[in-house]
Amino acid sequence: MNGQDDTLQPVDSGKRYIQLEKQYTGHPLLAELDSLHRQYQRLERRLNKIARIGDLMQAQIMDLNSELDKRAKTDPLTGLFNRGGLYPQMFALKKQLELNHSCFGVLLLDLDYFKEVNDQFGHLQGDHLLISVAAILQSICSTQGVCARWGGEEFLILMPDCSEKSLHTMAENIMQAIRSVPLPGNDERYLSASIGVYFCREAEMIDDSIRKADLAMYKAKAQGRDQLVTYSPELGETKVVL
Ligand SMILES: Nc1nc2c(ncn2[C@@H]2O[C@H](COP(=O)(O)OP(=O)(O)OP(=O)(O)O)[C@@H](O)[C@H]2O)c(=O)[nH]1
Repeated sequence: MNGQDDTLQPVDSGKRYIQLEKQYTGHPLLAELDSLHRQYQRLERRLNKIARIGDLMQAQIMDLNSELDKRAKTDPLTGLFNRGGLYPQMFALKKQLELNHSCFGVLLLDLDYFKEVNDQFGHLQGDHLLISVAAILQSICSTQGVCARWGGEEFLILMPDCSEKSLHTMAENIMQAIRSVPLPGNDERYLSASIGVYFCREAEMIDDSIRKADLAMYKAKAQGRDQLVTYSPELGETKVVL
């Protein structure tokens, strides 16, 4: 011992170890120190390995979580949002509307006589038609709005920051596109939909707006289907009978 501060540092520094080894050559504790040093290095390697595995597992858990989250919010058949996925979008939209006092539109679309389509052509063909409708909605609306599968053969489109005119044009485009989807078979029959349109000018609960679009959609069904109806206050007072 030479009176310097010989406190042994954690032996993770090879340089420090070599320095101590030189200083204490021949010391009886050196062999023990050497063996401890090797053990320490082994433990350090194992620890690093465990840390790497831990990082990997954490990344996998995060991937799984985001996959689960996506699945919980997405309709597996069409890839559109399901109701669970739509609610956060509605919440964000509501905030945006409150801030900007902007208008927004709601379209509620229900395919016509879809039970007959299923009965006649089978559920699998019905599924293909639902996928085609979802693709139409995505291509027409998704850059400006949010599309969701609201129920079995029912779809909801929310359009923030749109004009009444552009909402109607969009609804018309959707109607036309759906009318061009052929039903299976060779008899030139096509799909059709009834669409309820509601344009919201002032702050309102989005749930209320959807209810109004729903009333308009039922009116479209009652009037013969394959058409769009715009919500008017009288619709709230009359009972629509299908
Ligand atoms: N293929 C398929 N069919 C579905 C799915 N979800 C709901 N449906 C069907 O959609 C049909 C809806 O039938 P209804 O509610 O009677 O309505 P509709 O026959 O379209 O009649 P209207 O709406 O009055 O024009 C039912 O036969 C459901 O089984 C689905 O994921 N795939």
